[in-house]
Amino acid sequence: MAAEPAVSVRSLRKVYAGVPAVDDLSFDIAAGEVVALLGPNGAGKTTTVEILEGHRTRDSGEVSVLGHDPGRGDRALRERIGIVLQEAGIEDVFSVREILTRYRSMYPRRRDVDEVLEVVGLTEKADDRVTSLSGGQQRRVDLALGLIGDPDLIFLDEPTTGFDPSARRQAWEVVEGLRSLGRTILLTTHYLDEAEYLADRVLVIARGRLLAEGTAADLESASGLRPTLRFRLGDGASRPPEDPAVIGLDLQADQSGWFSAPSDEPARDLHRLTGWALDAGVRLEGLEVRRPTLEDVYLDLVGADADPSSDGASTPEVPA
Ligand SMILES: Nc1ncnc2c1ncn2[C@@H]1O[C@H](COP(=O)(O)OP(=O)(O)OP(=O)(O)O)[C@@H](O)[C@H]1O
Repeated sequence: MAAEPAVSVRSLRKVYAGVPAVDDLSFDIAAGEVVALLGPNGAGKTTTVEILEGHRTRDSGEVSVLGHDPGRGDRALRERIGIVLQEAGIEDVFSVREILTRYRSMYPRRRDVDEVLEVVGLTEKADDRVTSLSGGQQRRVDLALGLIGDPDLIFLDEPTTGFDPSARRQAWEVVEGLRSLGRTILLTTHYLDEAEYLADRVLVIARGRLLAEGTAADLESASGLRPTLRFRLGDGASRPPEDPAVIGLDLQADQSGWFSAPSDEPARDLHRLTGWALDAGVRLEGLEVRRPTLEDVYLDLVGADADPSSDGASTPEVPA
């Protein structure tokens, strides 16, 4: 028998002033899974997550979180979930260690303060006031607060916004560590590389509805987006292969001298292209096969949803 999902959402709906923020949304998250909830500003991510956390009511639909209905406000559920908010609003008189110790006392199951400090890379800052920390360091405190009660299910709301690149990588390692401990994680992020790196599965929502779900690879193959071959001509050569039909590529040139072509069979097309270049005595610079990234797939999905006639030229930050 399949294990009960950690999170189950069926036909969830939430309406504000007659406008649905979440509209007939259904999905499951298996125990131990890391899932990223993606969508443009105003898509309904926060509304959905806060309903799962028990911080907002729903208008209709069924929601089960670790076997509880979050709408009932069960303490037993609150103790098993960890919430990492964008802005936790921590009182400014406390040091990092003090605030962690205070939060820790609220949970029946607890992680060691020094261990959590180590995990989030704040050991050196343990005795500093939270307000004296940089923005990125304060986000690490938020992360630490989400872990201190040793939760089974962790909600991470844009966990690395404001982090420098190395802090982001450290935060990713923290999430990987939680995954290896079997924790279930629901993550919202606008960084598509973060979702691709961390999540087993992504859910893409827009205007409160589910546009797509699956692994990054599933979404990529369902998107119909094709890999692209890309190169420049070396030795000052600026002319494309004389006869594109010979190598069977639909080559396009951009203003910086890059040539690109979609390719359904990159190995074959690379062979043809490099064969042509060797025969013609032309060097191919920066030659690469670029597979569509999760970001490409996301922009395609969200762009198509925003405007059915568009070709996907949208951005993640456009309000829905
Ligand atoms: N308390 C509220 N009262 C009225 N409307 C709300 C409220 N909260 C959210 N909304 C509306 O519901 C929609 C979804 O908002 P939500 O905050 O869930 O989006 P989001 O996907 O989290 O966006 P972002 O990426 O910008 O954080 C938006 O149109 C928003 O204006």
